[in-house]
Amino acid sequence: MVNWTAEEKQLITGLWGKVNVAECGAEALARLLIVYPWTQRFFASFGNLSSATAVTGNPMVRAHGKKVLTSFGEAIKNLDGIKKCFAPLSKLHCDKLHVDPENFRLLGDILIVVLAGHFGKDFTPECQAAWQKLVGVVAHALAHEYH
Ligand code: HEM
Repeated sequence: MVNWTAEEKQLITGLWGKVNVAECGAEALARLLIVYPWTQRFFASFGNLSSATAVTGNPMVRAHGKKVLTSFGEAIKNLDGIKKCFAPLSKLHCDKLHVDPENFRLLGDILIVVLAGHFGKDFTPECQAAWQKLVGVVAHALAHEYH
């Protein structure tokens, strides 16, 4: 069971209220596909991923990035029950998609970079620490149903 301080909860929900989910989600998934190109093999059905420009402008990448970041919102609404909340998603990524859990950590770190880029000085070290913990808990929860 993860424990969150009132301060951490405030840092997470306070920033989340200002996040443009469509923009940041699209940017995070695009960066994942560009920075770690082997992740592209999971998205073969998404069409043209042949260059950074193609990835960034790909509407399916944008839509899926939004979907992924929206599900972070579910984690934020359920900070004390993330494992349970993500159990079905963990099963999906494991049994059906066969995504190596290491990739969840990579996406989490990418999201941190995206938030830092968007919020600059407002993304304080304390805020980063709380978000770093969140992306770690999410990655752990998504890996939980692996066997
Ligand atoms: C770390 C946080 C992640 C979250 C919160 C997340 C969340 C989601 C969600 C909500 C869906 C849609 C499920 C549905 O349609 O019912 C999904 C699908 C999918 N995810 Fe993830 N995901 C994450 C990481 C990853 C990573 C790192 C990869 C691969 C490198 C990946 C690959 C996929 C694929 C291939 C699909 C199906 C896409 C499609 O064909 O529509 N996910 N994910």
